[in-house]
Amino acid sequence: MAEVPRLEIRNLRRSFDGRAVVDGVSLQIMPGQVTCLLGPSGCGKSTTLRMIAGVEMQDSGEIYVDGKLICDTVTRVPPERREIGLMFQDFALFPHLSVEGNVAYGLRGSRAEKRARVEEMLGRVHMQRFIDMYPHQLSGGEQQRVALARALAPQPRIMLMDEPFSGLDNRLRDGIRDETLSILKEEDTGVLLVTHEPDEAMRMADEIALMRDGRIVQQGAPYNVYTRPLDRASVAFFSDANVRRATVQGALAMTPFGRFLAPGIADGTEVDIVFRPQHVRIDFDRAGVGPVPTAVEGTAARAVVERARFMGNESLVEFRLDHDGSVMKSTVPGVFLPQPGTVMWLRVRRDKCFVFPAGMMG
Ligand SMILES: Nc1ncnc2c1ncn2[C@@H]1O[C@H](COP(=O)(O)OP(=O)(O)OP(=O)(O)O)[C@@H](O)[C@H]1O
Repeated sequence: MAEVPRLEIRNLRRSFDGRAVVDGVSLQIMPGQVTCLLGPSGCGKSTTLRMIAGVEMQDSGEIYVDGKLICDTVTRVPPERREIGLMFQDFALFPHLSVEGNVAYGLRGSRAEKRARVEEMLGRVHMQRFIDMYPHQLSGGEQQRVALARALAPQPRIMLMDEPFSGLDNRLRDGIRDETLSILKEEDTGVLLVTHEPDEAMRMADEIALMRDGRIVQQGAPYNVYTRPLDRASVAFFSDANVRRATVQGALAMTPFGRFLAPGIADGTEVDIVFRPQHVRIDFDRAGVGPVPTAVEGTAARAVVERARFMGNESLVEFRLDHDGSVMKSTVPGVFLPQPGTVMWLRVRRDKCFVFPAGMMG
C-alpha cells in the first residue's frame, strides 16, 4: 500500500483586500521528510504555514493530516487538536512558567513521565541546567532553544517552522539545526520549514518548494532546484549571477565568450545567458594571447580586474570586459587576490550556464 503523506495541502488560497497572497498552493510531505518553503519576503510563505496551523483560515482548499481531512471551508479541526507542532520566530514562552513548565505544557502522562521527557528534550537542545529558571532569566537564543524543546516534546506528527533558527548566532545555529533535524527524522515527523535563506533550505531540506507571488513555481530535491533553475530570477535567488544579453541567429547566441546554443528559440529573439560566478574560468594573459577556444568553454574574453575580495572560503573577483565594459563576477576557492588592472581571460562553462528568453524574471 502506498504510504500516506503526513501532510497534504490541496489548492490553498487566501486573499487579503482582493489580492491573492496564497494562490493555489498544493504539496505533500511524507513521514520523516523535511520540505522547505523557500521564497523572497512577502511571497506568502508564512500565510501558508498559518493556514496549516489553523491560526489563519483559507478562502478555499483542503488540508489533510495522515490522510484525514482537518480543514476545508466546512470542516475545521481547531489548532490545538491538529497534532501539529509550531516553532515560529515570535512564538514566545509562557513567562509565568519555568523552563520545565514550558516544556511540559501539552505533555500527557504521570509527573515522572513528563519530567523524564522534559529532561530528555532539554538535554537535546543543551538546556538541561536551565530547567528551574524562568524565561526572563534566559537570553533570546536560550529561549528559542527552550521553545524548540517545547515544540518537539509532544511528538507532533507535523512540525511547522517559520525561520526558527534566525535568532541564534552562527556557531550555535548549525548544531541546534542538525540536532533538531535528527530528532524530527527519528520521530518520523513531517516538517514544513519556511525560510527566505537558500543556504538554510539547502542545508535542511529533502525537498525545496520555491515560492513566488503566492505560488509554488518549482519543487524538487535541492540539487535539482539549484542546477535546473526555472528562470533568471531562480538562479539569482540562490546565488550571484552573471547575465549576458544576446540575440539568437540560427539557434545560436553570439557573445564575447563565443557562441551559445539556443535550441528552439526563434531568430531575432533576445536571450539572457545566465551563469554563476563559480563557473567562470580565469586564465592568465600570456603576451596578449588568450587560451585556445574549446567546445566546453567556448572563446575566452579579455577582461581587466576591477577589484578582488577575500570572502573566507573563496575569493570574489570582479572584472570589466574589454568588449563592452560590463562587469563579470567570478569566485575562486581559497585566496586569489589579483591586483586591480591585471589583464586576464574569462571563459564560461557551457554545461553550467542557462539560456532564458530575455526579461523572463518570473
Ligand atoms: N492579515 C493580513 N492582512 C493583510 N495583508 C496581509 C495579512 N497577512 C499577510 N498579509 C500580506 O500578505 C503578503 C504575504 O505575507 P506572508 O507573511 O505570508 O509572506 P512571507 O513570504 O512569509 O514573508 P516574510 O518572509 O517576510 O515573512 C504580504 O504582502 C503581507 O503584507
